[in-house]
Amino acid sequence: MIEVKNLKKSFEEKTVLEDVSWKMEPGQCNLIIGSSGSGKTVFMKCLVGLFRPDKGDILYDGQNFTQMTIEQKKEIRKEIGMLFQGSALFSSMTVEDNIIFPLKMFTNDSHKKKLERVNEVLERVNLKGSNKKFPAELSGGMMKRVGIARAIVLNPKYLFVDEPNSGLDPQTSGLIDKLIDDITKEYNITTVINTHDMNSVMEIGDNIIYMYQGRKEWEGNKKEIIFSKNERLNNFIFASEFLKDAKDMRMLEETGHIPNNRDMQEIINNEEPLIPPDENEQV
Ligand SMILES: Nc1ncnc2c1ncn2[C@@H]1O[C@H](COP(=O)(O)OP(=O)(O)OP(=O)(O)O)[C@@H](O)[C@H]1O
Repeated sequence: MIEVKNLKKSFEEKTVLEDVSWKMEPGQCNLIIGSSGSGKTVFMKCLVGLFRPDKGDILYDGQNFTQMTIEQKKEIRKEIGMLFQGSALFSSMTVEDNIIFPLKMFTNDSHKKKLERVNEVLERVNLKGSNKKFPAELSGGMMKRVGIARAIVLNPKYLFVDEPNSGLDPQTSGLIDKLIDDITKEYNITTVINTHDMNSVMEIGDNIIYMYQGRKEWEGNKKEIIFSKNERLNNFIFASEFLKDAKDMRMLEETGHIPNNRDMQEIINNEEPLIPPDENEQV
């Protein structure tokens, strides 16, 4: 578990995080959402030690990260897997060399043992046999999966993922989300994901915070978000008519009725026709 208490971070005069507290549970996908500039990245960077907070505590399974020495922080970092935007693979290295890299940095295992581990994680992300391929030979989804394999090769207790679906089509995004969710549950990892993808929110949001101007505005899970009465959150997440309809459909599924009395027939009647009418056609 990672627990954050009253976190504050400023850059000179500008406060970008104010009084943020949150518990991120193991075996769960903990999602950070919010509009551009709301502080999601700065928050994540504070968690992994790339920024030093001005105030507040960050506890990794009860150990206070903010008060640790550099040596102690290094020990925690060994237990952290990271997957950043664009997968950040070394383009001049094969898939195998990319994944073996953290093992070389942090373990003294024999080469044979390291290779066995590489093959294990490659199999877990359904890329068995891709060892000798270079990143340029892979699709965006495959690159993400190599990035996931590398992030979990050291058996992390904590996994940080920044925008896992950027640049991917919706179907591939769904597969990547499912893979991250499965791995999180299988290995009981505390996974923290920074995302703009509303599908991810609805599918894998076990624990979600909505950031607004550097503060935690709302907290809940993928079911609770549908019933939230927080106006800022609703304006953010259900910005389009399509998403409002999707929300109402989900409410109907969950409760059998829609509290705001919107008529489902009205939603269906207002749907755009799949095939636009032919201009010359006589109606
Ligand atoms: N190194 C820095 N120095 C000064 N200001 C910074 C720095 N990093 C971020 N900021 C500011 O902190 C605020 C929050 O930025 P942050 O990158 O966390 O937003 P975000 O929610 O991740 O946005 P996006 O969704 O676009 O990635 C912004 O106003 C940004 O300009």
